[in-house]
Amino acid sequence: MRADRDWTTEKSAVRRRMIALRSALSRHDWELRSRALTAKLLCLDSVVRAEQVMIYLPFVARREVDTSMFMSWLEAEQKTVSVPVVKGKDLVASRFHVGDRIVSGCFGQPEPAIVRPLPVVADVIIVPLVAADRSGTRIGYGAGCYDRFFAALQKRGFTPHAVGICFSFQVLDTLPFDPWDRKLDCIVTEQEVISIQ
Ligand SMILES: Nc1nc2c(c(=O)[nH]1)N(C=O)[C@@H](CNc1ccc(C(=O)N[C@@H](CCC(=O)O)C(=O)O)cc1)CN2
Ligand SMILES: Nc1ncnc2c1ncn2[C@@H]1O[C@H](COP(=O)(O)OP(=O)(O)OP(=O)(O)O)[C@@H](O)[C@H]1O
Repeated sequence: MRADRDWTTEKSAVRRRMIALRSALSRHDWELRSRALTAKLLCLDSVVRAEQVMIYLPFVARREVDTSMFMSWLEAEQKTVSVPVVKGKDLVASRFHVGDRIVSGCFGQPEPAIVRPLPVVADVIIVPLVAADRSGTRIGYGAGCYDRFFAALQKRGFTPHAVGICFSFQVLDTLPFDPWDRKLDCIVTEQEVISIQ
């Protein structure tokens, strides 16, 4: 799709609608869906093979997919786990262990209290999202953090597998695509795994 000025407005409208829908999930529904999604996520070939995985700490009030069960599994599998920390306009991958103290970051996002940047970047990055489409286009909260992060990694020669996780109602038919958007390689929901070639 072509970039178009109206798309900024369309992106914001989709963002608002999806955040509202997701935030309205009951705690019970959120837990059930997150559990079903986790079961699919830990069977992915790329995840099973990965030595390092970057994952996010969820905004629970916004009902982002709960990643805590997945993190425990990663630790049990002795994989190296990192989480994003916002530094200025950029993201840093910080080593994380289940139980580490968590504080609120600049946008209110959960972040580890102690930042331990990882020199080597993950083989797999589990990406939070507000909406996605079946071609792998993704919309986040609009700060461009992940797009910039992937662009910076690519410059350094890293092309980690980007796995978007979200609930099934967040997968839409087509989303506007901007030139800086990094397509996801795969999307996992509580209902299906969508591989993008
Ligand atoms: N759990 C989680 N952690 C994450 C992200 C995420 O999407 N989810 N990020 C993904 O990049 C990064 C944080 N980036 C974020 C960017 C904007 C907003 C946000 O809430 N923005 C406001 C509006 C903008 C503003 O206040 O300036 C909003 O949506 O209400 C949150 C996180 C890194 N950590
Ligand atoms: N590689 C990049 N280099 C410089 N600026 C970028 C890059 N990627 C995105 N941006 C900037 O970030 C802003 C937000 O982008 P976009 O609306 O696609 O965010 P998003 O994908 O919803 O957010 P996020 O990636 O944080 O979840 C855009 O105005 C864009 O100019």
